Amino acid sequence: MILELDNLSKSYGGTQALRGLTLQIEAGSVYGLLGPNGSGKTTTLGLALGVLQASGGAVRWFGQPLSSQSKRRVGALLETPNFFPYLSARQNLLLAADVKHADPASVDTALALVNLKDRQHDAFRSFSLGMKQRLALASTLLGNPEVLVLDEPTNGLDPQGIAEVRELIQRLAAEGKTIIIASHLLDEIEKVCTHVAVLQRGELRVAGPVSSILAATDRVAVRVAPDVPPAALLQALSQLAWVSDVKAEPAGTISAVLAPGHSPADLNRALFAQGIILAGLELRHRTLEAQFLELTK
Ligand SMILES: Nc1ncnc2c1ncn2[C@@H]1O[C@H](COP(=O)(O)OP(=O)(O)OP(=O)(O)O)[C@@H](O)[C@H]1O
Repeated sequence: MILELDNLSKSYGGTQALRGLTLQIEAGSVYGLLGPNGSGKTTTLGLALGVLQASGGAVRWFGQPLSSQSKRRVGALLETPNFFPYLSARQNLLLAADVKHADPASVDTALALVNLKDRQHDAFRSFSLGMKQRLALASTLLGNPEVLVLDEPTNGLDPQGIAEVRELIQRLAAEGKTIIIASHLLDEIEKVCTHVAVLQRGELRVAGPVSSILAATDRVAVRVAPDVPPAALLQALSQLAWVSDVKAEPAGTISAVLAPGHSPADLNRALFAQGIILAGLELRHRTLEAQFLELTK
């Protein structure tokens, strides 16, 4: 277990920002903290990293309370670092390594990982926003930490910059790093994360593998040929115990939810066995966005 949050709470004066959050993050996962503005994501990361003092609960990194030893195993990007505009990328990272007491040799590894080796001698001020953010990510990689904690890593970037940073996160995850990302971008969480915890007003709404959270709400839409009455299809669907929430839609289409463990192919087979031949079958992958809006409405 990389990180355990146990009944973690935080109040700022009268504002209760986090209410009893319990979460476990396993090695090798890319864990997304997802929630609307003010839901407590940054507070959670601040508490986990010991930047903020909890009002209650416990934080354990690698099974132990946070210590200077465990801090060295975690690279964090909570706010944009202040790089010197006239110094090169390399010089900036060497300074950052010095401040962190990280091995200066890790500067080369970090530059290579974020694909900035070719531009390492250029001044920071000449960088695009995407490159600046990649350099910020490089600074979290100094000392080769096994865990990265990133707060809104693509904030303020254009689509090109977002793609660069996203691709980098995927590459780092493939290298075996555990990555914890706070984001309000559903699309980002869905694309890069293996796990997600949804926060709302400081409370955990749901947590688990992205695939299972999404799969639970996929719908299957089926359509019969014009010469088959839709009522026959409705009747056949109602006889299948693993099919629920059957809804008639326009143009003779009927959609339903399949119980876990049942695939669209199972549905096709079961309907065929009842003499119903489908003219169309479509799996509607429910986006995390739809799921999120439903959870937090
Ligand atoms: N230093 C502070 N003083 C007082 N209230 C605070 C402070 N920091 C955060 N809060 C409040 O705590 C709650 C959670 O804030 P937090 O920044 O953790 O949320 P967030 O999910 O990260 O939001 P955002 O996406 O806007 O950064 C909000 O109601 C916020 O106003």
